[in-house]
Amino acid sequence: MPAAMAPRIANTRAPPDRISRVRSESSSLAGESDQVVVALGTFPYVSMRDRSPVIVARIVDFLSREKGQMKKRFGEEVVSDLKSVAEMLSKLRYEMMTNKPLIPFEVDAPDQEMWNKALEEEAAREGKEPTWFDSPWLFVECYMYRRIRETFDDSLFLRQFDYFQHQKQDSYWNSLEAIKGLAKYFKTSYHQTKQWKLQEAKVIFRHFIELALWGNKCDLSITAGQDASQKTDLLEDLDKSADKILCNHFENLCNYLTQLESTRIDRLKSAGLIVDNAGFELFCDLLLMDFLCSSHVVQKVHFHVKSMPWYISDVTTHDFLWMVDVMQKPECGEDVQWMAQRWIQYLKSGEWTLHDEMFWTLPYPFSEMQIEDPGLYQHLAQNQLVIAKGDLNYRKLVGDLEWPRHTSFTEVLRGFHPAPILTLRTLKANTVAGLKEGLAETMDKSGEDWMVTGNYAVIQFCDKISPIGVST
Ligand SMILES: O=P(O)(O)OC[C@H]1O[C@](O)(CO)[C@@H](O)[C@@H]1O
Ligand SMILES: [Mn+2]
Repeated sequence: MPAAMAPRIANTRAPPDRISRVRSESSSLAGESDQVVVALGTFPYVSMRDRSPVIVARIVDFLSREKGQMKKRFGEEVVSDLKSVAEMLSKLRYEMMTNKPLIPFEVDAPDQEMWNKALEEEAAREGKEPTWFDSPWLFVECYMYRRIRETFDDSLFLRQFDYFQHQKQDSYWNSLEAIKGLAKYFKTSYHQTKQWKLQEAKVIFRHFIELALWGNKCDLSITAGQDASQKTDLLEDLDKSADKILCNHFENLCNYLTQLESTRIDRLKSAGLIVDNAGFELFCDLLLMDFLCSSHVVQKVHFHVKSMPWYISDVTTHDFLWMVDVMQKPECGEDVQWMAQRWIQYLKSGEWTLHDEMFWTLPYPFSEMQIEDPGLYQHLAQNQLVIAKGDLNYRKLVGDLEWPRHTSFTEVLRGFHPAPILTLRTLKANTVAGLKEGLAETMDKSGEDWMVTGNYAVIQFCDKISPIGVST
């Protein structure tokens, strides 16, 4: 694409027409000469201004509330860790709110070098030091979550501590009734059908795809960590939500998978799932992957999870194993327990494996994976299907660029084709591609904030790669 037509990247800058409305405000954190940015503006800007400091402040509050519990768990010495983490978090919040430069990482960690390299590259690209409110949104957000982690990396007792874990676990328990309903649906249809074949079980497959899709509505970062559990029976709502799927490649996906089902290859067929959120969404994702395994479309699933607490609700290895474990509890009911047994078996047999590569918590779009982590790219390329769940993964797929919204999904991937790619994403950020010409403009006229509320979604599929993983 010629440079003049290149899409812009979502940036945290206050939009020019609003800049005059930015005013200085005194704050308990800001000194006399510091500016606290309070203008109205674009979605990335407003999200950084309003949500991000709240996320950091909530961790500080949580730690102070939990001090007693922490002392019981780690002993009296944890108090000095808590104090220094809280101080560093407050400093981080201050840097953010006063638009300071993004400073390098100081604490030794496996990804420290990569992150500092990314900061240097960003500075070189822009020709100036990146700051909180004048940088690509994707970069700054990822940087924030990594900086939060760094405040714990330096501690004695809290290095492994997951400050979002309680929220993720609550989101499972608060969605339990909906989870029970879906487990019952899976079990009943499984027993009725005896053996699932994709074409014959297409309606059931569509349900599991759409459940995994709408399960993505329930993430916690969109509410800065407030309850985002699933209360209603999502199955009942699926048909009503059909017209909210603005681009739906389900039929293309089905055609490809039906062909895959009958293709013989000389190794086990596998799918990679780039996982997003814990709790209800993860439960729906596992139903979908179980369906694909039970219907013999694939024999293996590689789950790619985060190696650190990320965007509040993102799944870590611990969250994954925790959920499968608690599902065995009597209060989860026999259908959920039945699902747990299946999933434990998949994990034990190695049909399901968990991977937590560093790349997922770096700020790079997926088009840069081949350069930044060629090993991971090769690993994904072993699969016959790669599924990217959720909004953040979508933003990384499309480079967080403001594409003309009818640009084809294949084009916006900009060469990221390790295997056929499916994305299931509810829209929570101002970027989308692959819409029918004119649809985005019609939606704009509705007056609804349709790109950022999670009320609309896309199911997009690109099968540029043949079933055996070779480019066609
Ligand atoms: O969990 P998901 O679907 O990736 O959503 C996270 C999204 O929420 C936000 O934090 C706020 O919209 C986005 O930055 C991010 O894309
Ligand atoms: Mn998420």
